[in-house]
Amino acid sequence: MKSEIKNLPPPCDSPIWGYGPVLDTIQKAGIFSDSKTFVDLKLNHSEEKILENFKKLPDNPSHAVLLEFINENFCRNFHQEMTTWTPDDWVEEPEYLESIKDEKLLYIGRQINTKWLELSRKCSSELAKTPEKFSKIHLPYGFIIPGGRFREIYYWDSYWIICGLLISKMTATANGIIGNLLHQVDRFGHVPNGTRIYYMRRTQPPYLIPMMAKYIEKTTDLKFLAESIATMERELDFFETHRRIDYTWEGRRYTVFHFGSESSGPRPESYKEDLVEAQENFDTIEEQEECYMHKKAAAESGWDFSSRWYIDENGENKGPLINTKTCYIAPTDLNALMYQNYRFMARFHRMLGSEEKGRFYDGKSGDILRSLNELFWCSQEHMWFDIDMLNNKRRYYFYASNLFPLWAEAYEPFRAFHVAKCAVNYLHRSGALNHPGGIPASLEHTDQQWDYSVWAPLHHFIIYGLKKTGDEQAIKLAKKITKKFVQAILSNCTINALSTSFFEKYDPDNPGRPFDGGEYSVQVGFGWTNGVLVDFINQYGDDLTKP
Ligand SMILES: OC[C@H]1O[C@H](O[C@H]2O[C@H](CO)[C@@H](O)[C@H](O)[C@H]2O)[C@H](O)[C@@H](O)[C@@H]1O
Repeated sequence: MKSEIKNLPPPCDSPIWGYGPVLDTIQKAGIFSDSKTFVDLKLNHSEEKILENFKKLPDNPSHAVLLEFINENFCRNFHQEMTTWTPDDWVEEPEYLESIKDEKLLYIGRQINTKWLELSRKCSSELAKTPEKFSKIHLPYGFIIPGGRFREIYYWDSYWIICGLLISKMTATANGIIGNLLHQVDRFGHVPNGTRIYYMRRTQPPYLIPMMAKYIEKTTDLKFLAESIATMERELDFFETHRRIDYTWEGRRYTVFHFGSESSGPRPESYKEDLVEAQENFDTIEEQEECYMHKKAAAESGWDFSSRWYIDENGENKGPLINTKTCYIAPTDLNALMYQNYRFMARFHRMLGSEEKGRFYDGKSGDILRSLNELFWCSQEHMWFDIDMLNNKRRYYFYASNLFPLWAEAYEPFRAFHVAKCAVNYLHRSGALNHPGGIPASLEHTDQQWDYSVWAPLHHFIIYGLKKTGDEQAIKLAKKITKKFVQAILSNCTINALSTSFFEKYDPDNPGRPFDGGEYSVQVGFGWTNGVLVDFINQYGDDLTKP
């Protein structure tokens, strides 16, 4: 399998935020320590006027000249695009905390509840009236942002945020977030990576349908389901048209999904980083474009960046970062997620009275289950693994995502106890459980943020995946892993401190400490960590702090 670099469009159609001399010059000059700062600014004039003003600058403008240009043509006040907002359904003390006796657990539960307010946003009327002045995509309903530098909705983050909101009885807020995602599918045909136009030509793992499933489980709102079903099908069409391939393994053909991106050029929000790396390492434009494409595909996977996407000259997962070859890897988690999406769609259609459509989606889930059973599952190692489609081999490295099919229940029911035993065994023998701060994304030390780092969403699917098997040993282990993860976070919280920080990711060897690695500094907030903690407190209560 070899990817084709065709004449692709830029990451978005804006000559300021997607491509062109303004973006190129300002980002290359490194005016802002975080490249994302520039592409999040508001325009003071029309795009045409700004391009005209730029033409008037001298050749090779100095930092001072560029700063003056930015001050004249852009606005740094982020509050113009969004306003803070108090969701109507927010309550001071959510019901799920009523049974909590442990002082520290109660304290962090309350802290998180306050964080929902701090992270709540609505698009401003100015953004609605003059969308062409902002990189922010206008959304009809209020939403929750992850926090820190992430001041917009991120697609897959929203799943874990919604898990927390539904437990916090913020059902209307959850409905609004799902409504915003559906709105984007109606407008663009898919959900962009995040609600900024520079994220337009890539998406993130497709969690819209599981979000709907969570919401329906809580509310039985069949009217909302009926109104949304065609849009959810449209999202599946996007993945089937742009991310599905037929792949032959040992003479048999399989349907597989992979991550990708249909654009040329560096990521606008990390322009300098991508450009410097590509130009320093590759001579031809084609090779540089290929490098950008795999990096954008890694961003689409949500695992940006990680040795999970590295393929070196020996077909191993060794770096450096330029070995990122995401599009050539068939990921276990994406394929299991698509399986689950088809299963949910079959169920939704039956709930709405269409047996025929139910059967149609049963057929599709059956195809992916075959790929998961025969291609991704290794019967010697007793585990699922990603597939390197360039070298036609399984990637036998520990990645937390190997366990994802458990959460997606991507196995026949009669195999539940077997896969449970295999998973428990795998977690023990891999060494993944040997870290006081939690299970790392991988055991590789690359200094990328999705290697050797502890993430709440990964814990969430591992724990629920183990529990869903119904196997006693797996259920016990799930509880043990949850306790370790929550206790690590608690160990870094002081009761009655003015405010507690919840991080985007954690250090596996220093319980409760943020993980320091990757392209940007660790962020505080933090949407998915909060959502997962609420879910775990609700699930296990005071048992979480018992030794
Ligand atoms: O700016 C660099 C990258 O930042 C984002 O990725 C990380 O944060 C997201 C929000 O929490 C999260 O969804 C993702 O898994 C993280 O790796 C962004 O999504 C990337 O596209 C961007 O290049």
